[in-house]
Amino acid sequence: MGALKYLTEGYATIDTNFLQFCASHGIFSIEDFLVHDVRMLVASAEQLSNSDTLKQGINQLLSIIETCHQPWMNGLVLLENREQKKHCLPTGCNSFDVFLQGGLREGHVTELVGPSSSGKTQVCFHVASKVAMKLGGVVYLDSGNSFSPTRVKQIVTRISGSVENQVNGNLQQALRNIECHAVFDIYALLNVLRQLKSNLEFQAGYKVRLIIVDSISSLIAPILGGNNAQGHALMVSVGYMLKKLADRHNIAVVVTNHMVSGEGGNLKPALGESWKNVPHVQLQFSRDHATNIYGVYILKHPYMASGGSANFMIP
Ligand SMILES: Nc1ncnc2c1ncn2[C@@H]1O[C@H](COP(=O)(O)OP(=O)(O)OP(=O)(O)O)[C@@H](O)[C@H]1O
Repeated sequence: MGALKYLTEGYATIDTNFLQFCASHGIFSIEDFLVHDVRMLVASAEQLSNSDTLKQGINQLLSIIETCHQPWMNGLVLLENREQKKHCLPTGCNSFDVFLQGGLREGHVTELVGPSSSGKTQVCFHVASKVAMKLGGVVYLDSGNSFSPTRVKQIVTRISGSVENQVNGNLQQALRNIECHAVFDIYALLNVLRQLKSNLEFQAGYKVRLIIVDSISSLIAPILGGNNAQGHALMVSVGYMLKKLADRHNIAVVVTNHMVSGEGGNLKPALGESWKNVPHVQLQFSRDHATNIYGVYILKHPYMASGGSANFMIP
């Protein structure tokens, strides 16, 4: 955190008068503010004619600090949080859901990583269809024109059974609930995520259960490489925004990451070590082309062992 003067542009209540008031108490930065007794500051502001605006400035600073520094939570709170808030969204691929103890967890960023044709997009379609049909809003961020309403129709029709009215109702509900955006570069992605954040915070009744970014690696990989510090910073911003949306709004976020050739020709995730901190869960997909059986292997999970694996079918 830095000098208070840098906050004047973004916050109307942190103006020259407020800076002068702070300076009269030896407060020039957030750090100075933090070591002062807030009650004493408020009492001192109350002696002045512009006490109301000064107190608003103090409240504004407190809320900025709170936003930047989430309170620490003990294990009990975290467990309660996990059990009460973070439900699983089923994908509809049964063995996959059983393996993941219910499906994709709300509040988590889950990364599906795998070579081409390993089932990443198909799993995205399944979970999007299932959630949009029964549970609520889905935001599908499509970087490669892969979103297919026809495929969603197939999946919804299959799940809905044979009663025609029910099929039509479910289909309309599912397609209405899926908001699809084409995003062809990282800047478009950041814009959509900012807009989404603002809608979730300020638009009454706007709720999203699932965000899918297919594929995130095709947006980020081109801006990395060499000493491209700006590319790295953009990647970190995207990761931070996705995690924040997931956590604040209890949304399941799914991103896909393709694979590239690494040392000795072995395949490795296209987004490497520095991206690895972003997803809570990293699942590697494979596919046996002869039998059409898909494989899932845990690369990273907060409470399941890495290396665990299962086979599943995509219906
Ligand atoms: N409508 C469909 N019904 C059944 N299977 C399909 C359908 N469309 C595609 N598939 C199969 O799903 C396989 C997996 O494709 P998918 O698009 O999920 O791969 P991916 O891992 O996302 O690959 P990429 O990284 O190239 O996007 C395809 O090879 C295809 O055989």
